[in-house]
Amino acid sequence: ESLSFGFLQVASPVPQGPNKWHEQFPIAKGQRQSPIDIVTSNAKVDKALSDNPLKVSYSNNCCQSVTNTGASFQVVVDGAGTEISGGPLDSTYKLVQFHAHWGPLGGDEGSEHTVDGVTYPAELHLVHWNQKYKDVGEAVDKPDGLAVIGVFFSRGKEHAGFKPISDLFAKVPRKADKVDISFNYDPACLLPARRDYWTYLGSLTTPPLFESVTWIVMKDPVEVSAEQLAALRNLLWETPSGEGQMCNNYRPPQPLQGRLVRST
Ligand SMILES: CCc1c(F)c(F)c(S(N)(=O)=O)c(F)c1F
Ligand SMILES: [Zn+2]
Repeated sequence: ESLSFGFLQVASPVPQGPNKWHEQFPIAKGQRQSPIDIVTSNAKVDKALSDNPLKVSYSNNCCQSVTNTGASFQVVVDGAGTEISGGPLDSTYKLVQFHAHWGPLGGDEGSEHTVDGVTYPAELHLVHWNQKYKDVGEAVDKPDGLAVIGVFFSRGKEHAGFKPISDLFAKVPRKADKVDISFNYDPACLLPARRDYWTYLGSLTTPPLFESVTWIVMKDPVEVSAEQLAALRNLLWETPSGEGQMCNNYRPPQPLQGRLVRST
C-alpha cells in the first residue's frame, strides 16, 4: 500500500535487508536464529529420531490458493488432515502454508540453510503449527509453536509434482495477488524419496523472527528444472528502483550459538 496526500504519492518503504532487521527486531541477534550452516560432521545421529519416524500425512485436497505475499509465493492450506508427528516432535503439527526462498536467475545461491557451506538455488518451507495451541496465531511465537520442513531445490530435470504450482506464479505477479487452486494437490509430492533429515531448534527466517521453530531440513534435495526456477521470477516485488523480479529473498546463515544439530 502507499500513503497518498492528494497530489503526493509516497510509496510504502521498500523492506530493509536482513542485516538491518535487528534494528526493529532485536531477536535477530538471538540465541536460536535461523537459518544456519549445517556442518554435517558436527551433526549427531540420534537413534530416537529413527525409533519414532517422522510421520507425514497430507491429504490431496488441502491446498486452497497461491498468493504473492510480496516476499515469496505462499500456498495456503486449509489444514484439514494435513498433519506431521514423530521424529523430533512431541505432538502433532498441522500444515498451514508452504513457500520458498531463492536466489538470482541461474545462480546457485538462494537456499537459506547451507550444508557444509554449500548453497542450493532454492529452499521450500512447509510450515506447520502445534495442535496444543488453539490456532497458528497463538502458536507462532511459542518455543514449540511451529515445525518447518525445509526441502532443498537443485537444478535438474523438471519436477512434475511442482509444475501445477510453478505454472501458477505467472498469475500472481503482484503483492496480494491470489489465485485459487481448483485441482487436487498433495504437497507430500515435494518431499524427497529418502526421508533422512537434520533437526535443530531455530526461528522464523523473516521478521518477526520468532524463536518458535523446530526445523526439519531434508538431507536430499529435489530436482526442479531451470524453467521452474525461472518461473519463481514471474513473481514481482518492490525494489529500490521500483517493481522488479522477486529474487534473493533468503536470509543468510546465522550464528549456531552452541546449538546441537541432530541427524537421522
Ligand atoms: C509468520 C509467517 C512465517 C514466515 F514469515 C516465515 F518466513 C517462516 S519461515 N521462512 O521460517 O519458514 C515461517 F515459518 C512463518 F510461519
Ligand atoms: Zn521460509
